[in-house]
Amino acid sequence: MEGNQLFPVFLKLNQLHTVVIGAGPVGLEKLTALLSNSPAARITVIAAEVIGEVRDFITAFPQVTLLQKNFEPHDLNEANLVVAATNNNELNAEIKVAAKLRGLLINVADKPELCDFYLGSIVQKGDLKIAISTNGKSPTIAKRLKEVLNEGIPNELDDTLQQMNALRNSLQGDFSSKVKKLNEVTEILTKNLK
Ligand SMILES: C[C@@]1(CC(=O)O)C2=NC(=C\c3[nH]c(c(CCC(=O)O)c3CC(=O)O)Cc3[nH]c(c(CC(=O)O)c3CCC(=O)O)/C=C3\N/C(=C\2)[C@@H](CCC(=O)O)[C@]3(C)CC(=O)O)/[C@H]1CCC(=O)O
Ligand SMILES: NC(=O)c1ccc[n+]([C@@H]2O[C@H](COP(=O)([O-])OP(=O)(O)OC[C@H]3O[C@@H](n4cnc5c(N)ncnc54)[C@H](O)[C@@H]3O)[C@@H](O)[C@H]2O)c1
Repeated sequence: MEGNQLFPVFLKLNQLHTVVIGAGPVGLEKLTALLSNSPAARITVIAAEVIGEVRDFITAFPQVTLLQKNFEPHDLNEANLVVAATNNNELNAEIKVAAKLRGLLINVADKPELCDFYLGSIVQKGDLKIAISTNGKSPTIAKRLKEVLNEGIPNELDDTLQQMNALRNSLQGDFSSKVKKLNEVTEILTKNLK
C-alpha cells in the first residue's frame, strides 16, 4: 500500500495525562510542541538530568510536574499518553514495552519504528489549526509547508470562523436546511480559489 496511511486526530490534552521522559534539547522540543498547542495539557516530565531551558519553560505551566529521577515502568501507571525523548536506545525500547503492557500510545522522538503516533507540524490562526504530516519522510518539508501556509492563510479567516459560528448558532429550522444555508454563504470561498 502506497501513500500516507496515518489517521489524524486532535487530542484534548487538558483531559489526558501525558508522561514525557527525557529533558534534554529534544525533550524541550516535544514539551514546546505539546504546551504551545495545549497550554493546559496535564504533563509529568521524568528525567535523570534536566537542562535549564526545560526548567525555565515549564515554570509558566503550573500543571506540569517535573520528577528528576531514573525512569521506572510504574511511572506510566497513571498515564494516558507517552512521549520518550531519551538518549538511550535500550531505555527507549524498555519504555515502549512498559507503554504497550499498559495499553498506552507512545511517541519515541526520532524513532519512527517505535512510534504509535507522530507529532505534526502545526499551522494555527485563532481557532483554525492545520496539522501537517509527511508520513515521516521529511519533517523539514513539514516545517517549510507550515511556514508557507502561515504566510498564505489570512489572519481574517479566524473572523470568518467566528461569524460562521454565530450564524450556525442563530439558524432555525431542521438540520438539512441549516446545512444548506451554511454551504450557501461559504460557496464564495471555493469560487475565489478557482
Ligand atoms: C513535525 C515535527 C513535530 C515535532 O517534533 O514537534 C517533527 N519533526 C520536526 C522537526 C525536525 N525533526 C528532525 C529535523 C531535522 C531535519 C530532518 O532530519 O529532516 C527537523 C527539522 C527542524 O528542526 O528544522 C529530525 C528527525 N525527526 C524524525 C527523525 C527520524 C527519522 O526520520 O527516522 C529525525 C532524524 C534524527 C536524526 O537524524 O538522528 C522523525 C519524526 N519527526 C516528526 C515530527 C515525525 C514525522 C513528522 C512528519 O511526518 O513529517 C517523526 C517521524 C516522529 C516524531 O518525532 O514525532 C517537527 C517540525 C517542527 C516545526 O513545525 O517547526
Ligand atoms: N539534540 C538534537 O538536536 C537531536 C537531533 C536528532 C536526534 N536526537 C536524538 O534524540 C535523543 C534525545 O536527544 P537529546 O539531545 O535531548 O539528548 P540528551 O542526552 O540531551 O537528553 C536525554 C534525556 O534523557 C534523560 N535520560 C537518560 N536516561 C534516563 C533514565 N534512565 N531515566 C530518566 N531519564 C533519562 C536524560 O537525563 C536527559 O534528560 C537522542 O537519542 C539523540 O540522539 C537529538
